[in-house]
Amino acid sequence: MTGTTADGDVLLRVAGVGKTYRAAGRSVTALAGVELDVRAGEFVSVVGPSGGGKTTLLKIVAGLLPATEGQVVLDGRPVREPPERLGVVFQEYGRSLFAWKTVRANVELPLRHRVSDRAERRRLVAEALADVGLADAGDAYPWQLSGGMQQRVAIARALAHRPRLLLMDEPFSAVDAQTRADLEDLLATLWRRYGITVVFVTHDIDEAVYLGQRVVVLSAAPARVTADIAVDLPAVRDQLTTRSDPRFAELRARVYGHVRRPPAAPPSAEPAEPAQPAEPTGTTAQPAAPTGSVARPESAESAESAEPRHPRESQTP
Ligand SMILES: Nc1ncnc2c1ncn2[C@@H]1O[C@H](COP(=O)(O)OP(=O)(O)OP(=O)(O)O)[C@@H](O)[C@H]1O
Repeated sequence: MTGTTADGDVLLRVAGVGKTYRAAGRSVTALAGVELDVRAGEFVSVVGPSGGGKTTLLKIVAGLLPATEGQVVLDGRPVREPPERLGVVFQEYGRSLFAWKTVRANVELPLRHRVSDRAERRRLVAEALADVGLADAGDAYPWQLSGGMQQRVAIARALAHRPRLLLMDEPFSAVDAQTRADLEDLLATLWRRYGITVVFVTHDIDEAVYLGQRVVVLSAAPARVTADIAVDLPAVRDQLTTRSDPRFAELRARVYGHVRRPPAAPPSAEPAEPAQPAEPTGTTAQPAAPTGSVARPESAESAESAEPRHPRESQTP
């Protein structure tokens, strides 16, 4: 069952999720009251300062880590373990692929307990490898491939069982710029082709805007959502045209302005100023605050959400 709101079908609901790590008499609160709804078929980018809790959030959504408060609901069911129709791609492709298994065997692995028919499994693997441009690489071993090709294998593996939700944690941050651009475009194509829902964590604000339909900004730890910005760029994007669109520059400046905000006063303090776009001096999310700071509940959030979602779509041609 999929929950329905005025905004459409909500596939993923993150409701008041908090996480405190406790070990050896020390505790670290990574997340505090994270609220996030993702509609079926959406592509949502998540940015925030380093150490802010993005990976923690993805692990909780993936059912790999329990929340200490709140809950995650996927397709109407509370997530308590890795859900069936979930794909995950992490940054460290080198560690996520088995070096002693062929590319084909790596992609087939998660299908083994899902698809009993061997011929069907083979078909799905071949299709997934073709989708990522590696139709001829099935017999190779991961260590024989470039970093970008290995990450394509990881994407093929995550998509082979046709997940409803794909979680990606800085998947392209370890490859060179040209490979990264190619992988971004590959992902955008596959997202459109298969109508998957994607939650994409990145440090790179340009990448977040280029790929996302929304960019969600998390504060420094303990993280909460401080802005949710609709990306009203044309649906089909390309590296040159989109990145030179003045609207792209405005959006990245706006996201950057939220990421670099200093830690806020506690919620009982004066209401915060409405979001002001800041001049970008770089496009990588850097630590904005010492950990342990209290994030502002944010008038920025309401300021952003008050804007029309897709202004261009409502314009008369
Ligand atoms: N297993 C753990 N035990 C204790 N503390 C942890 C653990 N994992 C993460 N943390 C802490 O939780 C906070 C959030 O970490 P997390 O890795 O989720 O942030 P992040 O935003 O993904 O960071 P980065 O952008 O650098 O990858 C950090 O202070 C981190 O040190």
